[in-house]
Amino acid sequence: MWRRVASLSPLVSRSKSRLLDQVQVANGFNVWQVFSTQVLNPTEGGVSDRRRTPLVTFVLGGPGSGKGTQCTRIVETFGFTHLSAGDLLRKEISSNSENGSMILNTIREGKIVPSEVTVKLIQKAIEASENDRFLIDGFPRSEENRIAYERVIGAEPDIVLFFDCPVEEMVKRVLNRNQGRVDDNIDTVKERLKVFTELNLPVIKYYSEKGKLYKIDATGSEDEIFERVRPVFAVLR
Ligand SMILES: Nc1ncnc2c1ncn2[C@@H]1O[C@H](COP(=O)(O)OP(=O)(O)O)[C@@H](O)[C@H]1O
Ligand SMILES: Nc1ccn([C@H]2C[C@H](O)[C@@H](COP(=O)(O)OP(=O)(O)O)O2)c(=O)n1
Ligand SMILES: [Mg+2]
Repeated sequence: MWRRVASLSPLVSRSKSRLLDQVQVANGFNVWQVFSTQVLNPTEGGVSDRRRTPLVTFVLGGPGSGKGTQCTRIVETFGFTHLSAGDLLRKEISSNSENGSMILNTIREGKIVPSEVTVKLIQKAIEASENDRFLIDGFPRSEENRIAYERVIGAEPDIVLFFDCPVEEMVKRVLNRNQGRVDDNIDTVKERLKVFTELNLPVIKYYSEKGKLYKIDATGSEDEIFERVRPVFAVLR
């Protein structure tokens, strides 16, 4: 069975940068108060046994924490289908759908698109796939996202990965990303970090308390990080 480890390790070490101060805090809750859960010894009844319904992993972390990069590695090694909420939304923009301009404006401002839009896109993508293993990347980004998913899909995720990365490193990675994204600029990044702290950290805390969260140190090389991710999925083979 899933086992929770009692040790409550802070998500990130304290740092005193100005940017960090700007993005910290929301409603009396802040990044330092979230704790991780480690799962030891998954055996009978664990995620490896649930093969009839799709196996869903939510992949969370701030902008630039390396979610997409590590998802690619997980897909290559463990055969998941990668559904990036951001990519699905960007596809909607480029396909000139009726929601396209609303989505574009929301992303440009660093805010979160209404849950019904995003959940529908995820649902469609799951239904269109023959796979039974999904990485849902960048979702849920808020409690509203999480609740809408549970309502529409009627299930909870099996695993939640959280890529834990210092703010300075996330900012550096985003500003160097070079993919021509409208939201990869310093002003929007500040807003996205604020939104992450205020709306996404409560989701991370929720899954931590449910015993589903794997906190991954997202510093170091891509290879080093993947070696921290690998054991989470190795038990599923
Ligand atoms: N471990 C790493 N060290 C340095 N740069 C990285 C690392 N992992 C990813 N990157 C780079 O950082 C940027 C953001 O990574 P990405 O996977 O897109 O993050 P996210 O999906 O969390 O926003 C990309 O340009 C990526 O190539
Ligand atoms: N669940 C989601 C996921 C993304 N979005 C929007 C808002 C986000 O800032 C952008 C970009 O998301 P994306 O996951 O691609 O961004 P990062 O990989 O974290 O840099 O999309 C959303 O509104 N709701
Ligand atoms: Mg991404």
